[in-house]
Amino acid sequence: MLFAAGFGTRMGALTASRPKPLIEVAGRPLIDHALDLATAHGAAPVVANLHYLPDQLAQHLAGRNIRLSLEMPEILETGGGLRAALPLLGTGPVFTMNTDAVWRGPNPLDQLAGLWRPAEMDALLLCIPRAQTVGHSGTGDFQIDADGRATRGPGSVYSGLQIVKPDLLHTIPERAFSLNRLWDLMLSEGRLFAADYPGQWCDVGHPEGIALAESLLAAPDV
Ligand SMILES: Nc1ccn([C@@H]2O[C@H](COP(=O)(O)OP(=O)(O)OP(=O)(O)O)[C@@H](O)[C@H]2O)c(=O)n1
Ligand SMILES: C[C@](O)(CO)[C@H](O)COP(=O)(O)O
Repeated sequence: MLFAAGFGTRMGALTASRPKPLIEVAGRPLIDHALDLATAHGAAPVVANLHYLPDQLAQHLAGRNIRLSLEMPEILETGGGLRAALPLLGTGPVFTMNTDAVWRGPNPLDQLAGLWRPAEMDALLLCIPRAQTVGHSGTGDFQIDADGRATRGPGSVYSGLQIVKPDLLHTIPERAFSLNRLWDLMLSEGRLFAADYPGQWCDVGHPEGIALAESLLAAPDV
């Protein structure tokens, strides 16, 4: 599930007439960077939710093997958007991925799949140790204990990529809600897990992130 519906307000003028997933980094739209990772992992089917300037995204994605979940007339936030897309995704755990980041290192979906333990986990969030983030000023979102259980607090930064079981979505009464609502239910049961990514990650949610992401991608291997 590629999240692509947001207004991208932090991008300012850059998203006045273009949705954030179509902003280019190193000559390619952000959504293509995300799609490359999903395709390389073999994730299928791929679904993208659309709300802000949906026609531009639909045109860009035409001919690709992607199903579109049109969030109209209301935008649903990430949790509501995932639930609305479930008929297109099928049953079982889902990768969800924000489309405003660039990665350097091993395929992050491969990393998550290798660590996924469905008997214990309702969700497994990929996080970035703060020293490995680029263009991100937060103090971190989750602490990760020795078993991999996550608790909220300063620590690693949520990357926008997870594996999640969709079952608990059906217990939330609102139509529009954040994934944070779902995670809080999992946290209360000790079934929210997280893992640190071994590479680097650049947040491209704001204009400065574009040049930073291009530098990250262009940096020589050490
Ligand atoms: N109602 C929403 C909000 C966000 N997203 C998606 O979730 C990811 C993270 O969104 P975020 O940066 O929090 O919000 P944006 O609307 O994209 O940006 P901004 O915060 O600058 O408004 C993005 O891939 C965005 O398209 C979404 O699908 N639906
Ligand atoms: C939690 C989240 O998916 C992290 O990327 C995102 O910030 C939630 O956005 P929402 O607009 O609160 O659904």
